[in-house]
Amino acid sequence: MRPTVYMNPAKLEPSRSGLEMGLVVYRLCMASLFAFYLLVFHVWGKRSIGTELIALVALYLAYAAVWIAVVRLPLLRLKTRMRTAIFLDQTLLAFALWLDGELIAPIFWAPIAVSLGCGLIGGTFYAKAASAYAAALLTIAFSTSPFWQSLPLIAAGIILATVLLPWHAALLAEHIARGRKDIQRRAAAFELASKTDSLTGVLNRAGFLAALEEQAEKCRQGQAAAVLMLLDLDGFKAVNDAGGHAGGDAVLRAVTRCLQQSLRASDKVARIGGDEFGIIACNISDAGDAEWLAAKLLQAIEGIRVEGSPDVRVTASIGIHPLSAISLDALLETTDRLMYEAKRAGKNQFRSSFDQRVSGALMA
Ligand SMILES: Nc1nc2c(ncn2[C@@H]2O[C@H](COP(=O)(O)OP(=O)(O)OP(=O)(O)O)[C@@H](O)[C@H]2O)c(=O)[nH]1
Repeated sequence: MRPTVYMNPAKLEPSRSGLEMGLVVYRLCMASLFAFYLLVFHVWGKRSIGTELIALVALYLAYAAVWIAVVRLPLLRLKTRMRTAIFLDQTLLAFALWLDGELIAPIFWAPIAVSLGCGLIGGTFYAKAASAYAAALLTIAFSTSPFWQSLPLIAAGIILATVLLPWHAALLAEHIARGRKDIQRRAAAFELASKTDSLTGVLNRAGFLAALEEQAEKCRQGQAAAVLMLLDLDGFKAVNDAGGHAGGDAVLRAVTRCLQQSLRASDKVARIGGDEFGIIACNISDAGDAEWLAAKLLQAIEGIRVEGSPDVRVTASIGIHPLSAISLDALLETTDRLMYEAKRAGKNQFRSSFDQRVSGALMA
């Protein structure tokens, strides 16, 4: 199904009720102005106005006034309101043009305005439907009215304008909407690429910092507890030297897969530097759980076997810090320091700031 395109290029989601109410008031104002025009014409123009036309204008004014309540309450569903308004507007206008072409000719553009208004409120479908309906009615009205029969080219021009202008506006609006969608899609793809590590497919540093900020905010609001882990591979330079850069890349990808498989889907994994990974482990609030998870990760990484390089062994050092009220910079700095403490203490271990406890041993 094709998406509805609104004929308002300035806004993605225009306030339909606001637009509809605006057009309802506009209809009432125009109808009142037209009634005044007839009065002026009658008094100064010394031209008699037929009772049918007076009745028709009174009917239109009543409809315009009642429609304010219909829209404000609202008494009908939008679809029904749209269809009823199109029917009443276009029928009454075409009838008026048929009844007294000479008097009504100055507002030959009113059916076009109705179609454009329908497009603004309900989308291009309604603009096209309203203009097609108006053109059909005008064709009947003009071909059966002596006044319009005497002006066949003008009548044909009015009918053409009634169809072509709203359709042209609808096509333009659809074109603009397609262009805007395309720009939004590209912007989303660009944003995703700017936050993704091309080697491993997980978040990069920028993406990780954004995710960390978001999670820290949730923690501040007491919605969730989480811990930050910074994990750096031990002696990765030697892995690179032995297996070449491509071999090193394969290890980085294997570590990423291993971390993803060891963590929950709600947790976040990122490669935030050459051989450094960031992890946000959610729903962890005590030292025991955090340290159990860190030990599990160390064990999983130790078990990694890289295809084509069976001798390669990988270990890592981890710093752990709960996401607390401290600033992100301080959080990252402290966790990084803990990770380097683990390295200095002999690698393949973690250090946690929960209670400044040091773990030098892997989970048994
Ligand atoms: N294959 C590969 N290697 C990388 C990439 N980015 C950084 N490196 C390498 O990763 C290594 C990181 O080394 P360091 O973390 O400084 O040191 P280390 O050998 O891991 O030693 P410790 O961290 O002290 O345990 C360097 O040799 C970098 O050249 C990458 O995208 N792919």
